[in-house]
Amino acid sequence: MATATEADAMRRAIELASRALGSTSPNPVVGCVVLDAVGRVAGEGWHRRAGESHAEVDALRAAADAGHDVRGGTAVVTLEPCNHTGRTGPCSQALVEAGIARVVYAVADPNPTATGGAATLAAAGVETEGGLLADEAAAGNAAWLTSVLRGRPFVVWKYAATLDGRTAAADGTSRWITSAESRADVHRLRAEADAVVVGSGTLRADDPHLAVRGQPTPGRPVTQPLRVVVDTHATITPGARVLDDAAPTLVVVGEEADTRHLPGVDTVRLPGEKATGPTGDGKAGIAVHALLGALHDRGVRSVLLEGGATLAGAFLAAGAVDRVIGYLAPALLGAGPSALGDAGIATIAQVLRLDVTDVARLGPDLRITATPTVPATAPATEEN
Ligand SMILES: NC(=O)C1=CN([C@@H]2O[C@H](COP(=O)(O)OP(=O)(O)OC[C@H]3O[C@@H](n4cnc5c(N)ncnc54)[C@H](OP(=O)(O)O)[C@@H]3O)[C@@H](O)[C@H]2O)C=CC1
Ligand SMILES: Nc1c(N[C@@H]2O[C@H](COP(=O)(O)O)[C@@H](O)[C@H]2O)[nH]c(=O)[nH]c1=O
Repeated sequence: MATATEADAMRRAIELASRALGSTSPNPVVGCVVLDAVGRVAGEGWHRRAGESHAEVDALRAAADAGHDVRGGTAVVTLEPCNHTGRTGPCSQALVEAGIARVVYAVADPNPTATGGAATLAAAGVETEGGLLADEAAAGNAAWLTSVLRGRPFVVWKYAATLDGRTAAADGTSRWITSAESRADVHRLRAEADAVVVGSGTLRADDPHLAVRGQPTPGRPVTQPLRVVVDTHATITPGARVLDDAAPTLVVVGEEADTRHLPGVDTVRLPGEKATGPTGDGKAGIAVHALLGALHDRGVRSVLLEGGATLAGAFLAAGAVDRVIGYLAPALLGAGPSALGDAGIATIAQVLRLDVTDVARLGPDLRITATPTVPATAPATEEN
C-alpha cells in the first residue's frame, strides 16, 4: 500500500512529466521523484526529449549531484520503468544498480518493446507497486497512450466561435473572434502538440501561420509543432505564410496532385476517400486515417486540428477526434461559417454526445473541454 508521502511524490512526478508535453514524441512524458530510505525527496527528474535520459535516470542523477544517498530508497514514477535498451539503457537496471529498494509507478507500460520493467525489478528483489494515481497519470499521458493503443496520434479538435457557433463572419473576416487570453492559450495547445493540422479551405481563407508565437508557458522552452496542410490539389502557393521557416511544414496532397510549383516543400501523397453516409456529398478528400497513419509514421503522437469546419467534420465522421476544445466568445454573428460541417450525422439518434471535462474563463471567453462519450475509434486499417 502506497504511503501519503509516495502519493505526494507521485503528484509531483505527474507535474514534472507535464513540463515536457510536446517535446518527447515518439516517447511518453514521464516524471520521477526518488525518495531516500527515510522518505525524504532525494532527486527529481523528467524525460525531456526522445534520445535524452529517461525520468528515472534523470532523477537518480539529480540525487547523486545533490550528494543524496538513495540506497534503500523508493522511486516514484508515472510510468512503469522501461525494460529495454533503446537510445538509452533500461531504467529497471539503473534503479537496481542504484540500490533502490521499492518502485511505485502509476501506469503499466503498454508498449510491447518496453514493457516488463516491473517484473525485472521484482526478479531483482525490488518491491514494486503499480496503479498509484493511475487515472491522473494516464490523463497526463493521454496522447502517447492513445497512440500506442490505437496506432494513430491523439487528436484534439480546437475551434474558436461566437456564442451562436460562428467561426467567421459572412464576408470571411474572422480576426479576431476570441480574446487575446484565449489566443495565447491556443499557442500553449500548439506548443504541446506534435502537429497542427488545417484544411485547404482554411489555408485559402486565412493564410494562417500556425506556429507558436511568444512563450505560452513561462519557464518552459518553446517547441514548434509540425504544421500540416491538407490540400488535395496542391493549391498552396510558395508565398503562403505556413511555408516560412518558423516551424517545419508538411503539405498533404492527393495522388494526382501537381506539385511542380512547390520545389523544396515537404509534401506527401496520400490516397483519397469519398465522403460517405447519409449526408456525405461524395466529394473526394484525403483519407483521414491515411493522413493520421502518415503522421504517426513521422513520429507524431498528438495532433491539434485547427479546422476548418469541413475537415473537422471528416475527422469526426472517421471517429478520429479524442478531445474537443471550444473557445466561445460572448459575441454573435448570425451568419457565416459554423464551427462544424457535415460529420455524417443525419438524424438526432446519431447525435454525438460529449462529456464536459473542464470549463474555464479566459478573459471574457469560455473554454469548454469535452470528450466524446463513445471513445474515438481505431484506424480502419487492415491490421486492425
Ligand atoms: N475560428 C476558428 O476556429 C476557425 C475558423 N476557420 C474558418 O473556417 C473557414 C474555412 O473552413 P472550411 O472551408 O470548412 O475549410 P477546411 O479548412 O475544413 O478545408 C476543407 C477542405 O480541405 C480539403 N480536404 C482534404 N481532405 C479532406 C477530407 N478528408 N475531408 C474534408 N476536407 C478535406 C478539401 O479541399 P481539397 O480536397 O480541394 O483540398 C476541403 O474542401 C474559413 O472561413 C476560416 O476562417 C477555420 C479554422 C478555424
Ligand atoms: N479566428 C480565430 C482563430 N482562428 C484560427 O487561427 C488560425 C490563424 O492562426 P495564426 O495565423 O497562426 O494566427 C486560423 O486559420 C484559424 O484556424 N483562432 C482563435 O483562437 N481565435 C479566433 O478568433
